[in-house]
Formats: sequence, C-alpha cells, structure tokens
Amino acid sequence: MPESAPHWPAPTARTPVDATVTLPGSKSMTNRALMLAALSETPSAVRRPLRSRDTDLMAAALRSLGIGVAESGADWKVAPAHPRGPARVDVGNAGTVMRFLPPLAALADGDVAFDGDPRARERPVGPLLEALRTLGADIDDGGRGALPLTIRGSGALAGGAVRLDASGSSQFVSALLLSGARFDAGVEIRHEGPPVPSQPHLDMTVEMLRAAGVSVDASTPDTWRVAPSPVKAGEVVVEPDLSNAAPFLAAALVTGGRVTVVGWPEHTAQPGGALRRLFADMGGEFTAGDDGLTLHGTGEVRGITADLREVGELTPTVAAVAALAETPSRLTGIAHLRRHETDRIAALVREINALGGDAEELPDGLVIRPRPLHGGVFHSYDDHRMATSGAVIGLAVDGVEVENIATTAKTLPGFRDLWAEVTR
Ligand SMILES: O=C(O)C1=C[C@@H](OP(=O)(O)O)[C@@H](O)[C@H](O)C1
Ligand SMILES: C=C(OP(=O)(O)O)C(=O)O
Repeated sequence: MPESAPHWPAPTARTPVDATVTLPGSKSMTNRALMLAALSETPSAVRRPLRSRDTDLMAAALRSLGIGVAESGADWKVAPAHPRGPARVDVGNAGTVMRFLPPLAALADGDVAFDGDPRARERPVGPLLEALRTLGADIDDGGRGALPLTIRGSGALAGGAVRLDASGSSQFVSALLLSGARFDAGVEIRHEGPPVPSQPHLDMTVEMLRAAGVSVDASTPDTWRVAPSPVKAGEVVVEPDLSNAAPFLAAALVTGGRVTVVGWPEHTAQPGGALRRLFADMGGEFTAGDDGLTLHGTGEVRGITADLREVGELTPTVAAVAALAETPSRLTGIAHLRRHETDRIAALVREINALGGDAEELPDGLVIRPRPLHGGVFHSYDDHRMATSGAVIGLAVDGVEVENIATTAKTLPGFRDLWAEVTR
C-alpha cells in the first residue's frame, strides 16, 4: 500500500498476539545525543539512532548550521563546528527541534530562520524565546512569541540567571540546559508557574549532560544550574524507544496475548519505563528476562485512574486501552497535551466516541467509560501517537480504519511492517 493511502484497515487480532519485537531508538535520546555531539569539543558518534522524520529534521538542521552529521552504517558520526548562519531550519512538527535548536542558534555567527508545519506555528515556544532574550539573544518573532522567527546570532550568548514558566512544555528547560554549558556564564533556570510536565524527560537531559562531562545542579526543586564548560560527548548508544513500545505492549494486553520488547533497559530515564506500572494496573503481567521485557495479557483489561503529567506522551496509548477496558478510566494532569501534535485530549475523545465509545473531556484530561465499540474511521490529526492508538483499538474492534497511518513516520517509520509482524 502506498505511504499516502488515506485509510489503513487496522488488523483485527483473531487470536491472542504472540510476538517478539525489536524497536528502533528513542527519539528523545537521539535528538539530545545529536545536540550534545554538535556542541562537543571533539567528534563523536551516536550509535543506533532513531531514523525518523523528527531525527532526520534535527540532523538536517545541524548540517544547515555547518555541523557535520554523516551516516556511518546504522550510526551517525558528528563533526562539531561553531554554528554559523545564514541558515534555515525546518522544524517540521518536532517539539525537540523547535525547542532544542534556538539556544544553539543563539550561539551562531549569523541569522538562523525557523519555521515548520502549520501546527508548529501553534505550538508554544514563547517562554523559551523570552528566556533566551533575557540571556542576551536577539530574536525577531514579529511579536508573535511563535514560529516563524529568526535568531540573529552574534557568535556567543552571555547566559546567566533566568525565570520562566515551563508548565507548557518541559522542552523549554531541556533546551536551555542542553546548550547552557556553552553560554559565557552558563545558565541558572528557575521555573515559576504550575508544575513542569514530563519529569523523566528532564531527568534524561540531566543524565545525558552529565555523561558528556557537564556539571548540572538539579538539587533544588524547579531550579537547574549548568556551569560554563566544554561539552565532551562520547559515544552514545541510544535505547529502544519505550514510548513506541507502548502500542506493542498494549497489543498483548488487549488481546490476552504476549509481547516481548527486545533490549528493554534495566535503568531508563524514558517515560516508557512507567508502562510497567500503568499496564500492570490495567491487567497485564510483566516478566523481565535476558530477551527483554514481556507483557502477558491475562484476558482482563481494567480501567485506570492516573495522573499522567510526568508521562503525558503515553496518554494516547493508555486511552486506547482504556477504551477497551471493562471498568472506567480517569486520566488527568495532562492539560499541556492540548498543544502537542494535536489537541490530544479533544482528539481522543472525538475519535473514541465516533466508534461508539463513551469518553468525556476534562480541562486537564479525560474520562473513558466502558461501552462496546464499532468500526469506523479513526482520524489521526497528523499525530503519530493518535495513529498507533487507532491501531490498538482496531485489534479488538472489527472495521477500524486509521486515517493517514503514514504519520507514524514522525518517530516510527516502520510501524506498519512491525505491526503486521506482531499481529499476523
Ligand atoms: O524532551 C523530550 O524529548 C520530550 C518531552 C515531552 O514534551 P512536553 O514536556 O512538551 O510534553 C514529550 O511529550 C515529548 O514527546 C518529548
Ligand atoms: C509530544 C510529542 O512530540 P514532540 O517532541 O514533538 O513534542 C510526542 O512525541 O508525543
């Protein structure tokens, strides 16, 4: 079927799935590793990177700034250079490119223009831009506080202390931290406002910076300090993408089958680590072995009451399982998802209800009550995680067709083939 096929008939599982799946690398780790390699003193390598729309956009953006990113087998070799403009950066709809790159662009010699998909112009970046201005950057955003914008780099950034409200996206903080060691005075970030979401992603930033020899103080709540220093990115081996593991583990849960995810890390900063708790609460049983992490479905699929603020990225998959559960679910703490690839709260409610379900929006989440579903089109809103959620529902409901399944290429271009293997 061509990539542009509008509707993808989601396979229905006639029998419980029984599969072992090897997933590509983590988007979040790959794009952090590329950033750190670009800022590093010496050349380095990113091993087993994810190759997808979001990570290819990051690599292309770095190249446009004069940094060498070359393929070497399945790896990327990065030859750092002082970033230079003029350059144009296409962020697509990648939050990581749209937020992580501007601080690096502020260090560039010359202008760096940013734009992306229409949705990227609606996603929040204003607090990050304001913070960069406080730290010395010259930014022309036409007063919009959003894309398109141009950063007029002057070769260096003063840095220092800055306050910002990062309740809209943890990526504002990660962005300043990733480049902060290269600011003249380093950076001290103080968050003021409702809680910052996605704590595991902040932990990932701190861990990867420390592994690159950067001193980060994260000991005070809502405050982070990075001392000015060289970045020494070594070789980073990227973990499998555990957020993309979610729909595959969900396949075992909702069909009462078994799925093993190969190479599940013992320790991980990825939010997907929380799947072991969430999917166990929803009826799955986990075993960890040398071959990876296995979810055994028990035949029972329970609803869940959960604050998903820290792991918002998992919401679409958890909601898909909840739509198939025997008891109600209440998912909260995720108001910021309204500014993700799409308004995920509204989109999930609309699509679950369109299949006959009973879902309701909350200001910061959704409630899903059990009701039998029927077939129909599951719209994906150019959102990779909406598309994979439609696939999960389709396993248990005849006649589900996912619109624009190709949008999974944002983080998992091989989704259809992997799903076919797992569900065959
Ligand atoms: O730093 C990262 O790699 C990410 C942080 C999170 O962003 P938000 O805090 O904006 O939700 C997450 O949802 C996104 O998919 C990836
Ligand atoms: C929110 C997500 O992506 P982004 O990095 O574009 O924010 C996501 O992958 O669920």
